[in-house]
Amino acid sequence: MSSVDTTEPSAEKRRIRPLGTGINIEHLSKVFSSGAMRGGEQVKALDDVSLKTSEGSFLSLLGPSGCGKSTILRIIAGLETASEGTVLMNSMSPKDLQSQHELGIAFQDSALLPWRTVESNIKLPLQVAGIKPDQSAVDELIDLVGLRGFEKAKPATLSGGMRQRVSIARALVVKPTALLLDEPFGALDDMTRQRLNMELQRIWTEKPATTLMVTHGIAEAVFLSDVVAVMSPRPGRIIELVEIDLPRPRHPDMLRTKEFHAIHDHLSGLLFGGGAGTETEATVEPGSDDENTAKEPV
Ligand SMILES: Nc1ncnc2c1ncn2[C@@H]1O[C@H](COP(=O)(O)OP(=O)(O)OP(=O)(O)O)[C@@H](O)[C@H]1O
Repeated sequence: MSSVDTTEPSAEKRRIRPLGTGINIEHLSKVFSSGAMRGGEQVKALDDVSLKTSEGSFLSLLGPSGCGKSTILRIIAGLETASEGTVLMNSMSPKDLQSQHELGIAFQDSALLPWRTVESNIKLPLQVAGIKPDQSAVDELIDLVGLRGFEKAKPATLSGGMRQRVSIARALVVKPTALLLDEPFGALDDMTRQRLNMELQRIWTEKPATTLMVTHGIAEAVFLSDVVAVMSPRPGRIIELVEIDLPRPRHPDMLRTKEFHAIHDHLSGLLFGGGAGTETEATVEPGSDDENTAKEPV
């Protein structure tokens, strides 16, 4: 485990591409203005966030509820605009990522089209992009996310976990070079979540898309990531970038090693106090998602 200098390029152990070739966020701020109905109130969600990773690396954003994690993701996805600063992923703007079909996105809410079958939902991004679906690639994805036999099922007949697996497959169908995951496994049971984390790691290792994942799970973030960015309470800033230098591929056994526990403890300290992130302590409410992250399995 080591902290990453956010500004100076450095050769990473596993990936030699320089910082900034993957995610490249510079001085990003976001102010939301509520409507005149509420007196034109302003909410500063992000304040001068800068963050760089190398192309093909996996970064997780961890932070208290409301610190702006999803806002960063939504700006990269082109769903929100920055108030100040710039955002690039693989040297592409949000607009270029979309127009060149380089982006895969999965949200916690699977947002499937209810009238389409599993297979048809997975194919949707290809159809929207005007790309002829490769049936064997779609079949492979269906196997990968464990939905063989449910290809013709409609979302309403699936469990929440199964719907989420469709959503992951749909994010991957364009073979994205940039992947945005917003708590993709947050609603899943622990067993499924662990299995999908293993599968995600395998897919990502085979074709390492530059990835940004928003999560409340410390263990999940450590297990999957090259770098974990810990954020302060609103307005969100980066408290620390923690490099996860555990060897790959990672196995569930690793969760019991002292190296894993050391990183987990460090991140818990940043989030819940007792470390550099003491200021976050007051914002973590008992029983909240954030408090529960320390006990959450991968
Ligand atoms: N469209 C919007 N209009 C006004 N305020 C917004 C809007 N979207 C987000 N916010 C506010 O910006 C802040 C950051 O929200 P965001 O969803 O990015 O946080 P988060 O860290 O992802 O939270 P959580 O972990 O609970 O999902 C919050 O205070 C939120 O209320």
